[in-house]
Amino acid sequence: MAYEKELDAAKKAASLAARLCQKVQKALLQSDVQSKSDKSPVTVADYGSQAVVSLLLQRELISEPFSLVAEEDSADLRKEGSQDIIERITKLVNDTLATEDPLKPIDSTLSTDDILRAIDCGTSEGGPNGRHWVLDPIDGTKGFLRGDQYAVALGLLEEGKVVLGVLACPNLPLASIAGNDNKNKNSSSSEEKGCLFYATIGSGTYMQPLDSRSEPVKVHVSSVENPEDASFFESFEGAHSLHDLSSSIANKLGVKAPPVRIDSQAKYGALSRGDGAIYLRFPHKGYREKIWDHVAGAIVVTEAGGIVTDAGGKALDFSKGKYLDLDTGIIVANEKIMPLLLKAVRDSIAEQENASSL
Ligand SMILES: Nc1ncnc2c1ncn2[C@@H]1O[C@H](COP(=O)(O)OS(=O)(=O)O)[C@@H](OP(=O)(O)O)[C@H]1O
Ligand SMILES: [Mg+2]
Ligand SMILES: [Mg+2]
Ligand SMILES: [Mg+2]
Repeated sequence: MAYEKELDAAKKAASLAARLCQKVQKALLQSDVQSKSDKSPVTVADYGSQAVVSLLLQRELISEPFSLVAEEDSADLRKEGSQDIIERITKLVNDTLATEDPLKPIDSTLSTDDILRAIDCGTSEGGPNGRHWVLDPIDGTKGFLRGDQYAVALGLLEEGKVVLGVLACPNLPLASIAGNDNKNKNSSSSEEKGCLFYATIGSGTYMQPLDSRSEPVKVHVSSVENPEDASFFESFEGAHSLHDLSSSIANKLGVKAPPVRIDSQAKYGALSRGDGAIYLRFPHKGYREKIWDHVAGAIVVTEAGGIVTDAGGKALDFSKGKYLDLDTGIIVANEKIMPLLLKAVRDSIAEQENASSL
């Protein structure tokens, strides 16, 4: 299978990073949370997760040139007064790496400088040439802080195209979370949580329990054809997506079920196994989408048979650097529903524009 070595490394890195996040989420202290310059939250777990993935990938793929486009950097951690937090991150990362193979500690203990350097390996700009890993160390930090959904999202771009994606979703139940448009899947009890989704180009999408208790299963997006029977996902946070617009689109489609609002790319994971059939994301005007919020999710859904486009039906272009070159929104559905969805999106946006020009 193509990208086998890379997939093994990515699964290991995302699972280990998820372990670090789970540990922090269990014992989250207010002092672990900081505010970034754009006012969004960041925690010791975001930094720790980024360091773990960066270190693991470099160690597992030692013979390859390494380029990582990731959300966090160490600028705030290098400011005065951050020593405590850096030390806490360093301990978290060392403890997490030591659990990977307790009999074979990977390196000698890493210093605070090693950790800052590992975080800063993620400052690549991406682009259309060569290979770039793309990482959101915690996607859905607000969900993480609420004790809700979040994901460690890791993808690989090759010549500007997504070729691999892994989504570790520690709080996502193994059983369906929504109307279950595909009445299939696993018989796990609803209390069991922690899913690892992964896909490589041309090979389909698989899901397995995050703790590898059982074998991976191949997953497929919902096969629902009538939007009336579909349910749709959107951001939990109203500040991240226009809930009024998605409600108008859902009405036009005749969707009966209420929206399923969950944080992070866990939405893409849930869609890939048919928990719902549609994802609608319409950021407020002026927001620029980052590639790390969609790379892993996009391949997980497309390899499961779904379609991911901007609101005008154009494929997402991940080759432009850190940002996605779009300002209309992102929509996901299966092949049957997509044409109807595109029309409903067009009509709803036109209505909204007419209303605001009156
Ligand atoms: N204003 C605004 N508009 C749109 N999107 C934003 C905005 N602010 C942040 N973000 C990004 O949203 C990421 C969280 O994913 P979701 O929006 O899907 O989840 S949520 O339900 O809204 O929490 C979140 O990812 P993380 O920062 O990794 O948590 C952000 O990249
Ligand atoms: Mg963030
Ligand atoms: Mg994110
Ligand atoms: Mg993040």
